Amino acid sequence: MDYNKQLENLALNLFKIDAVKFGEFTTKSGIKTPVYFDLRVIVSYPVVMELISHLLFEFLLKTSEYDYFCGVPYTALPIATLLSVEAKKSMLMRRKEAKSYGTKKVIEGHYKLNQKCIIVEDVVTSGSSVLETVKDLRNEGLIVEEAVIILDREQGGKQNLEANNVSMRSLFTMSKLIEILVNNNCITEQVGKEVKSYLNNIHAPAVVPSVNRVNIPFEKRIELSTNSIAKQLFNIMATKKTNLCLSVDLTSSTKIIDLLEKVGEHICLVKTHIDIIEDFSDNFIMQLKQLGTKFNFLILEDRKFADIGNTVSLQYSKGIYKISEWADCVTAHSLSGEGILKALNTCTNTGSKGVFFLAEMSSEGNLITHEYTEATVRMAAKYPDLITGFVCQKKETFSNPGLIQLTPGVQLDSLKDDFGQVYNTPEKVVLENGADVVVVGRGIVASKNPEAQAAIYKDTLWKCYMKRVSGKLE
Ligand SMILES: O=c1ccn([C@@H]2O[C@H](COP(=O)(O)O)[C@@H](O)[C@H]2O)c(=O)[nH]1
Repeated sequence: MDYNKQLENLALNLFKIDAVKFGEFTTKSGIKTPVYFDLRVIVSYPVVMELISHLLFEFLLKTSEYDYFCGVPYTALPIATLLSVEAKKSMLMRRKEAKSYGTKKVIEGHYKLNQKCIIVEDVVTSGSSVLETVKDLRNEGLIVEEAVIILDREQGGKQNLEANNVSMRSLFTMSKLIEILVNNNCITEQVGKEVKSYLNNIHAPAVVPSVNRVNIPFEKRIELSTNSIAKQLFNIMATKKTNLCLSVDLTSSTKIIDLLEKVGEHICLVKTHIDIIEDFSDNFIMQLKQLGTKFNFLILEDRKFADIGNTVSLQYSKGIYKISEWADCVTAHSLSGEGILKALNTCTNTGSKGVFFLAEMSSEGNLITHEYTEATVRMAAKYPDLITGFVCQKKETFSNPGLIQLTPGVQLDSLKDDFGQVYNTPEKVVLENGADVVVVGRGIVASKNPEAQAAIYKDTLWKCYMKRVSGKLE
């Protein structure tokens, strides 16, 4: 039997067993609806369950590559089970509530980091239930990019899932199901029209993108990174137990080296503005690199490249600074387009390199808009080997757990400087705003005792990070 015939067969069966009903119903959210689906009843009809899993497997899953199925609790669980048996792929089970004793697990089953899991769901309206399951799976380091669904109510769920990097395929759309039922005289044309007009008028609200990376410990995120500098940085943070980046905004190279001798043990990254140094020399770079090796930190040149690709490639590798020869990573704006990333990617005189792409800024009145930020994140996705992470202020800015959120504008007790810099506290940026690496400049550099102050920032920031990953704040 071909696909359409089998689909028709399923639609008629669903109607017969009262899994789809017409009349006047009120949904969970209090909205009146002329059609109601209750696919929970399928557990009483093994033939229908078998038909559903067969259609999902034959027509939606044959071209996919995946390691596990996970059904959205509870209605989809038996379907996921049947699919698991049919496809000979393992299944994972998500608990709605984590166990309060023993393992406290949310996801049951054996799995490995970075493997692919397909979501199975019965009906999608806004997509929020699917996204809850996606979030928990991604928190465990699984890759979740696909969902297969029995029925798409065509109320915005597909779009909401796509906005969260989950592509959704369904056996039926609501329109298709109605068409079959009208053609087979199960419902009148009038009822069909009423349902269609309802669909055209009711749209589920957008679902806020699921943020998942912030609860994953740095050591787990190493394997999720595709950029070698991000891997190194996650590793350094996890080993040294510090997520502090010191911004050495000093104009004397001797003072920078002296400071780093004192605070090197407390930092994972040093951030330079090489063009503010008045006595720049190759010897300074040599000492900087030696300190990086001695204390195990990386070097970020905050050059904020913003020109056309050709100029950026010259600025990166030529001139007196020859940044590409010593900086592990650099910052760049997306303003002038993808040429910047192409240029940085093709400069070949260095092994590992990384880019922190500026998606947001900390200064008040900056002209970056939400659309600009989103376009920046999309642009970065084309360069997975190059991008280390984003300079940004909010956890919602990106969701890829393999990338690092670098957040400047942090002080323990200041709110602003005289030139529009806006400061937040360590608690705010790490716990609320999702910062992974936190940039502190004058909070340490301009303090009376930088060494003691660096230790305080390091401890405070690390405590916040530990609270974030252990406390399940979301
Ligand atoms: O949005 C941004 C991007 C970069 N920075 C840089 O970080 C430091 C912050 O120094 P503080 O003394 O802690 O204010 C500085 O080098 C900026 O160029 C930023 O502040 N905001």
